[in-house]
Order: sequence, then structure tokens, then C-alpha cells
Amino acid sequence: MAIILGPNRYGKAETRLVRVTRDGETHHLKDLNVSTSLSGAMEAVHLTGDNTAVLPTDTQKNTVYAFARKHGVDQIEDFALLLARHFTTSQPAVHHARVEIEEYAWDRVPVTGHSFTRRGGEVRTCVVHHDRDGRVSVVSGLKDLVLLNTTGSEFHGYAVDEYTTLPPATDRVLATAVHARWRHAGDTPSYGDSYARVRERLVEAFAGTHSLSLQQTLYAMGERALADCPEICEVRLVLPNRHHVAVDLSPFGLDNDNEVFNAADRPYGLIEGAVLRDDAPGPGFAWE
Ligand SMILES: O=c1[nH]c(=O)c2[nH]c(=O)[nH]c2[nH]1
Repeated sequence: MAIILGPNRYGKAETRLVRVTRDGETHHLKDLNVSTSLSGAMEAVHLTGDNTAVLPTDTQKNTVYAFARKHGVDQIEDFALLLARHFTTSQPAVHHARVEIEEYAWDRVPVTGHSFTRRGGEVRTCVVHHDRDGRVSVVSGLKDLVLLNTTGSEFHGYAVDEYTTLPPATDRVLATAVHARWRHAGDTPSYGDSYARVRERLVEAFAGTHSLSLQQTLYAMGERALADCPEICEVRLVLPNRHHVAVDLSPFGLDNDNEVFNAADRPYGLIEGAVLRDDAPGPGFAWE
């Protein structure tokens, strides 16, 4: 009996690529999850540890980002074909390339040319209390409302110590998945209308605020909702800062003027805060 190597392949899974294309004030956004997988004459690496035929998975990831910069991204099928063809024609040992791409759809927020909401996934929530003394509280909310601005966000002037490496940003992508809850002050005539109005104000404030920090955006969102929705008296927001890090393409002779990003999923900043009217009644058990 002999032991032999069976089918095998290797690659980089889930390279998160965000490509921004700017057409004056109107920006276009492509948000992709790209997985590459190569196979071919890979006996030596498995059997003897000879890596000669192995194009590193790190290189595959870099190629995704570099190609996004060089060729742009339109239809995902075209982009996948471009990558797959590149791997099979440039590496003699690679006989087969599999490229899988998921595309996440974004809708424009009409307030600016650079603000987007991610389609799908948003959840409406509520928590109601009612006790035997007739005390009632209603907290409405939403979660997983994903918002993104491709410009209009800065972060600098922060405290610096011997562990600080973050470079100051004067033009960054700002993205978050909003978790918002708001407390009703009394009887709200239509929770449906109220929900639609609060949601719209949160989105408008995110889009319309030139942000110096996500903390400032958080306050602006709460403030806008409270200013335009008298039926509510307190807004609590939890905003993860979904960092988009511009990829360094200089090793490949390419510039990157804020166009190609790694959409990192963790770790992420987590910004939390409450915004309320100064005459808001006590919350009672609303937040329990
Ligand atoms: O908007 C931000 N607020 C922070 O507190 C922070 N910290 C950080 O590293 N990046 C950011 N961005």
C-alpha cells in the first residue's frame, strides 16, 4: 500500500476590498469579498516542503488590491476572470485558479454624493415595559443599519503617547453599523411614522455631518433626531468604527489616492453615547 497526495488547493480567503471611484462630487463604491484558490503542480510543497511553485497567499491578496487600483472594478465576473487568468498565465505551476467574489450592495443617501447605506440586514427593534401601577415605557430602535461616507471625515489632534502609531487622517472613509435605541417621552401617535422619521434623521445627520470624529457624528445623529422628533426624549447610540485602511500599493509601483481600502472587520473602535433633552423625564425601567 502506498500513501498518495489527493486533490488540493490553496489561496487567500475573504480579502475585503472597497474600491472608491470619484467622479467629481459623485463617488461610486464597490464593496467586495474576494477569495482566490490556486491548484496545479503542488506535489513538492506537500511532499518535500519545496515552496518553489507556491505563489504566497499574501501575494494573491496584494494582487486583488493592485488589480482593483490598476483596472478598476465593474462587473465582479469580469474582475474575477481578470484575476483568475492572471494567476494561471503568470505562474507555470498554477493550472487552475478559482476566484469567488461576493458583492455587497450599497444605496446612495441623496443628501450628498458620497454617502451610502448598505442594502439589507437592517433590523427594527423595540422594548416595552408595563407594570401593575400603569407605568409604561417604550424604547424603539434599529440595529445593523450600515452607513458609509467616502469623504467628509477626519481624525487628528488626538492625544499621543509612546504607543501611538495612528497617522492623522484629514480625509478618511467613515463606516459604521448603527445600533440606536430611543426612548419615547409619552404617547406617540404613530410608532411607524415616528420610526421612519427618526431613522431618516439619523441617516441624514451621518451623511451631512463633516466629521472630526465618530464621537462628534454620534452626537450630531442624536441631536438631529431629538430636534425633529418631539415624541422622543433620549437616544442611545452604539457605533462600531469599521476601519477602512488605504492599502500601501507603492511596492507595486502604484499610488493609492484614497481609492483602494482594506475593510478590516476587527478589531474595531466602539463609540457609545446617549443624547437627551435636559428636561427628559427619568427613564424608570426603560433601559433595563
Ligand atoms: O472617530 C474616531 N474616534 C476615535 O476615538 C478613534 N480612535 C482611533 O484610533 N480612531 C478613531 N476614530
